[in-house]
Amino acid sequence: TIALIHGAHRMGNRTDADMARWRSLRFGQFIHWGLYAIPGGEWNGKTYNGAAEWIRSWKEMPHEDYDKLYRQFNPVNFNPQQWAAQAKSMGAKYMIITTKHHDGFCLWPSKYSKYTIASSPWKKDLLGPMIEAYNKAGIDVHLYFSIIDWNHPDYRASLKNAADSAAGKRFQVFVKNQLAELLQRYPTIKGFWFDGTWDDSWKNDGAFSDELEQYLQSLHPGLVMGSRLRADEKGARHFDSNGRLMGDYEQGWERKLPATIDDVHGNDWEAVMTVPENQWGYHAKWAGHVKTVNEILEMLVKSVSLNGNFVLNFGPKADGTYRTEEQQLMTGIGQWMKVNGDAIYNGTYAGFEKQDWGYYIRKAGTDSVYMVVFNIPVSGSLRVKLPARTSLTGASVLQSNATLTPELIGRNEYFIHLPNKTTDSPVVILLKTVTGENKEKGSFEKAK
Ligand SMILES: Cc1ccc([C@@H]2N[C@@H](C)[C@@H](O)[C@H]2O)cc1
Repeated sequence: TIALIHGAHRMGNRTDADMARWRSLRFGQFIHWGLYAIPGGEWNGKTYNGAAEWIRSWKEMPHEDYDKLYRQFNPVNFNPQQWAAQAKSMGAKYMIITTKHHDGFCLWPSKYSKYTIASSPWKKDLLGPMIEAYNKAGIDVHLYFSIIDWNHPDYRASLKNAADSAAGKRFQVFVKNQLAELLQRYPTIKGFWFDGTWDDSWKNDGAFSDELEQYLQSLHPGLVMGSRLRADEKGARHFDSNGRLMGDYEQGWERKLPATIDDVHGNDWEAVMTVPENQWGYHAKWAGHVKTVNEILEMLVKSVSLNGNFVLNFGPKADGTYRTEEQQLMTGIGQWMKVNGDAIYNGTYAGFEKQDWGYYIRKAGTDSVYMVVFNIPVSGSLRVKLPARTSLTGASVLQSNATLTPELIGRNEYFIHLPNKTTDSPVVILLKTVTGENKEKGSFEKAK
């Protein structure tokens, strides 16, 4: 291995209570909200085909026009209690809010910048009421913070000369001040979700990102921060130059999921997902495929089955309301989660051989294994192949509690026959198992 000072400081996952809590929550809500919701992907009668929150980089959007938008930001229909209630009914257990996206506009009245909500017609802090409402609803809040800041005069993508280096140093002080300010103002938040850390100016100062992470942990012990913040002293990101994960969980799964358990290398990880193909901030015209409730449920279930968290993104409008499609998704997902959330919360990788009908999820630290069925075979029989020394002592349909009688078809192998071959939403079966050397034979092994 390479001698590193600013590489990973820990082998393996965090085992403390704050990280165990993050791991148990499994399902989060991302919210991208800011000035970009005002144009909503359109400007001067033209439609921007990129991600709405990147419209400032579009050639049809003059920077000075974008930078004046704050004078119109006035979310008169903002209702954080309603946002929190909808998130709760969807079954989200944590929320990540954009405090400041790449454009540099702050949703809180930062004392380190003029480019904040305090300069808008709304004037008032947006983060405080959100955090209070979500915490009251029993939902943890994490803060998205972009290091890239297109508004700040000292931001440099790369440091080419002494003047750049001086500006870069001033910018690092600004970043440190804003993050400390956010922790001081919002002590109940549970973590930072960093973004915009790919430019050379950041990548080439692994020492600063390492010291920053340690500084934030010292201010707020237990803070959860993903792998996107840090670089090591050789410019490696997410994984250091020895291939070890930096930060508390792998944060690279953006709009994509691991295929199998081998893709996550035993690390904690989180996937963040958009509803359309690639829109985080509000875009008036969603082009292309918009994911359905069942598609999103499959991503959530697959993530949990592979020991990860899944975060679904929402992009509220400039007035503070959600678009209809997003409201309908929250309702539809919530209906399934209300009945089947037990299979998601505290869910972990079960260690059973993957079958085509769907995914296994083990309730952390127990012998309860859920089967979440998305693809019912034409036979209606679901194959279950148990690991050696594990046997089945019970099976039931989670929603109805109806008992199932698995058919022993081989050594440690069963068919579970579903009462109905058709369903319009995923079916969850709860398996009770026992594992061990001198275990009692499983209940169904005497069936012969
Ligand atoms: C190339 C690229 C840069 C930044 C992003 C940002 N990360 C997401 C979480 C959004 O904030 C998006 O703007 C996405 C793709």
